Amino acid sequence: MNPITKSHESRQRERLATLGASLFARGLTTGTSGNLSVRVSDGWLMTPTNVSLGALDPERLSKLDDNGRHVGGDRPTKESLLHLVLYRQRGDAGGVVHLHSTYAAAVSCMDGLDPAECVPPLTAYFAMRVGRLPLVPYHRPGDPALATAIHDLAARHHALLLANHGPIVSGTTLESAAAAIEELEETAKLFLLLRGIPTRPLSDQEVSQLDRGR
Ligand SMILES: O=C(CO)COP(=O)(O)O
Ligand SMILES: [Zn+2]
Repeated sequence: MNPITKSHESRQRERLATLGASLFARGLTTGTSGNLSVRVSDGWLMTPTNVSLGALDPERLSKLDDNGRHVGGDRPTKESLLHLVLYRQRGDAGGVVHLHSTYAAAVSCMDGLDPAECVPPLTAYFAMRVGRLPLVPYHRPGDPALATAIHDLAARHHALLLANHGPIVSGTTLESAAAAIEELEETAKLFLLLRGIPTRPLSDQEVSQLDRGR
């Protein structure tokens, strides 16, 4: 590997570990739940399976090549296929974050949600960073069928809510994926706080006037 590629990859390793620690410290992930990945020049770095995002060792992150084969580090997250589908369906994706964050996970367990838009656009930042949030039918964690289930949706949405599980979000960078999933978590919290209270989500016209992705 040439030195420029190497130093780029080292930085990505640090960014992934730093983000994991920050998410863990703020209670957005607990135990060994959740996983992160970032694009590098010759593949992807992913969090290993069954590790705390709060204690990632940059040197032990899983490396996958451009074909999605595990070529270095510890065994990758059991959701690696899910991450790969998001990258393949969204050409500009540079990072993916999956969490079991409490409020989004709570919403993912609710009955009677609209599967096309399971959290309404309550605030401008939700509409800007997350957009329309579809609900993906329940599959067990790591089920390869989950990757098939999100295939078509992932072409149209960078944020998805997995039923009885949690959110997964891609972004052009790891940090933009994190900003979007944090906004999703906060809006899931508002959605639950506002249950039973007459609420006015943003209108289609108000949403259309927003600068998406900013
Ligand atoms: O969130 C998880 C499964 O959905 C965590 O699994 P991994 O430890 O394999 O990343
Ligand atoms: Zn999970």
